[in-house]
Amino acid sequence: MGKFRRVPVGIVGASGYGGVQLVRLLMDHPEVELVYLGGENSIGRSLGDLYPHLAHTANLPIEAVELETIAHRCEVVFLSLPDGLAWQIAPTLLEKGCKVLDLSADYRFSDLATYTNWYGVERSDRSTAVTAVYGLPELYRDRIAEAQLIGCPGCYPTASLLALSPLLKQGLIVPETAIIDAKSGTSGSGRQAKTNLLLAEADNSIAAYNIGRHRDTPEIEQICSDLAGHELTIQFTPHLVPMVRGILATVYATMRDPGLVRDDLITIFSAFYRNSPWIKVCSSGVYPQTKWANGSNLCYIGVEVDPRTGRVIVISAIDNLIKGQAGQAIQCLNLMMDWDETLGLPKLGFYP
Ligand SMILES: NC(=O)C1=CN([C@@H]2O[C@H](COP(=O)(O)OP(=O)(O)OC[C@H]3O[C@@H](n4cnc5c(N)ncnc54)[C@H](OP(=O)(O)O)[C@@H]3O)[C@@H](O)[C@H]2O)C=CC1
Ligand SMILES: CC(=O)N[C@@H](CCC(=O)OP(=O)(O)O)C(=O)O
Repeated sequence: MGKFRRVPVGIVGASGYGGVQLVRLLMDHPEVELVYLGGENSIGRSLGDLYPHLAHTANLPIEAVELETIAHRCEVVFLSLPDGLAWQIAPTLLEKGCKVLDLSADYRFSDLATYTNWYGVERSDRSTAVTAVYGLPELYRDRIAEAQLIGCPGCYPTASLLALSPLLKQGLIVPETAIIDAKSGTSGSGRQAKTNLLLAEADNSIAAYNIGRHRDTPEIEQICSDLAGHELTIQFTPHLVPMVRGILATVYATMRDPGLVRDDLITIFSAFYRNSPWIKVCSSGVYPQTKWANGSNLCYIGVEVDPRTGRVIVISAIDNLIKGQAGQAIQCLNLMMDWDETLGLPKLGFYP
């Protein structure tokens, strides 16, 4: 009888929101075993100490980030760290034979000058960065399957790009007219204490922020330019809304052919995503809500046309911590390991 072996996996940044989603999801994944959790301020504490609801089931200790130890124990390493740290760690882990999935922005850019402009960090890992693949499986499935290093997309870029991609790829819109209006729950900002995330500040209020200068803008523009075949600038406005999880992105663009109707576009979107198990294109006249996606790896997409303005309006809803972060990273791992793309991932959340 063959001996079943689970793939040993580690998480650096396990104490944060991304890390704890990964723990939760990987514990249920049939092909992997969690063997290392790393952090900084939480070194020496157990996961159950940081998250008491996990104490009975995943009570591993948080250890120091010792690359030799990590590579010795793990075949796969998830990096769930603030921007600017992964590039100092990933090259060594890769050299030592690990597959690396980075949840930060460090490996999302094909041009490091763009990263340096927006994130203010000079890099010395160019030879590693060029090997990274952007981890949006619905667009780059084949490349992800061959990669050793994945730059997992941001949560806003995931929701925005899944709404825009069919329109750009099929040449259905005037690309320069695209506007993304996106709303996020507060968990998008991570577990660090911040004044604007206090209940008294964030509750009963909605506000836009970083208009015209949010750091996810160049990431969205990079992929949109790739799809359109020429350099694009995109208007992107994020909002903080008083909920814990979820992103709703509403995308507007002028159609090249004003004669297209809603059902034409739904047919096109459904065809574009026909082999994408995590995308659900809504029926005619149905617009998604974040509550539908919360707790699952699904992205729901609704499509509408306004014949008065000649614009298409696409609404996408995801869980920022699952399809927008940890779930998508595991979806990429499934592809890298030649496992089913849906393996170990939550197919439905709880409702309401
Ligand atoms: N939250 C979201 O919705 C999304 C976040 N992302 C990205 O994912 C990454 C993680 O985000 P999130 O989980 O929200 O962040 P959190 O702030 O919740 O967690 C950050 C983690 O990084 C660890 N860390 C910080 N500095 C170091 C260091 N020097 N060495 C080792 N560990 C360190 C912290 O460990 P300790 O507590 O031990 O110091 C903590 O575990 C970020 O790059 C973010 O932009 C991407 C998509 C969505
Ligand atoms: C609500 C909130 O603060 N959201 C975060 C989301 C961005 C994020 O997590 O960055 P990536 O998605 O690029 O990784 C922010 O705007 O900074």
